[in-house]
Amino acid sequence: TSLATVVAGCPLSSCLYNASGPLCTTAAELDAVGSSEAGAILSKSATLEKRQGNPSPRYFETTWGSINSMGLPNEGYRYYLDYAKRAATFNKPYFISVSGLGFEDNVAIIRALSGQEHVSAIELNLSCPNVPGKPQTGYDFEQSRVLLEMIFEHVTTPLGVKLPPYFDLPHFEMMAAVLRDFPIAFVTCINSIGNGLVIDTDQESVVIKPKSGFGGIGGDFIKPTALANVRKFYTLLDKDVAIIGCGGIKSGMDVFEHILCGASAVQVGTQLMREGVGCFARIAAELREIMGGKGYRDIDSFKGKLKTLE
Ligand SMILES: O=C(O)c1[nH]c(=O)[nH]c(=O)c1I
Repeated sequence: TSLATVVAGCPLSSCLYNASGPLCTTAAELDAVGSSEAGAILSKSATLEKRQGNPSPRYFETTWGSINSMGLPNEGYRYYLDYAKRAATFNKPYFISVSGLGFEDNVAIIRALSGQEHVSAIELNLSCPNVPGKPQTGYDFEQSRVLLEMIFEHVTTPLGVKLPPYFDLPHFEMMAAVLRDFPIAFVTCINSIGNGLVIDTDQESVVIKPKSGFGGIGGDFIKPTALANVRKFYTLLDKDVAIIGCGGIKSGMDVFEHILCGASAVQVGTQLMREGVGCFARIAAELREIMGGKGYRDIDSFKGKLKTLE
């Protein structure tokens, strides 16, 4: 069951939902996503136990996007499992993001979530860049394989992975070679670009407290990298693996670009944080307008059909 079957068949807006992270940590925030035009609800990445995360200020908005070093603040996975029955009242898929602090934690959480009613899919986060002292699993191909081997011994619920951005073509091949060996339902590309730096020139200082100001970058500047990652994994993986686009989406045209690259659905992060859950209805309407203008009746008419210059 690829995510496309989980999400497909719903109205167009179902292909647009929230990225894990912004405005999806508490039941109230998840309710707001559920009550909006978002086509699904995705939780904040969950750990075994509740976490406070890094000291504030840990999120900063710029004109072009955002920088964050949240440090995985969340209510603990049981909270998001308990929420599942409430999520079901919104008649849309409910996904739980998992980012255990170690392989054992990831396995324990996924064993507890697997097969649970009203949990439509699990998004295994291989790319949290902000837990001090913890390297991103997604940048260690062998460790990624080891973790996925452990996970797939226990999981029945559709499971996908949230990947960090890759920049070197052999790295795409190496990660695709790992992913091909597992029945993953989807791949979400990309997480924030890790460890950027934003400066306040009046104060001549960084703008977030954790990690000497280093944090994950989201927004306008990461769209070209997000599109490239969506395109690469779309071309490298079987077509029954849905690619979920994330990165730099704030308009219907941005969604159009991600779908042209091969995305079956897209997630909104930084723009959701800026605009609130009203962004889903706006962006979905803009996409419908663009599709109408181009004569496309549905997403499959142009999904993955990005042309190269012959
Ligand atoms: O700092 C965070 O909580 C965080 N921040 C990000 O930008 N991506 C992630 O996957 C996570 I788990």
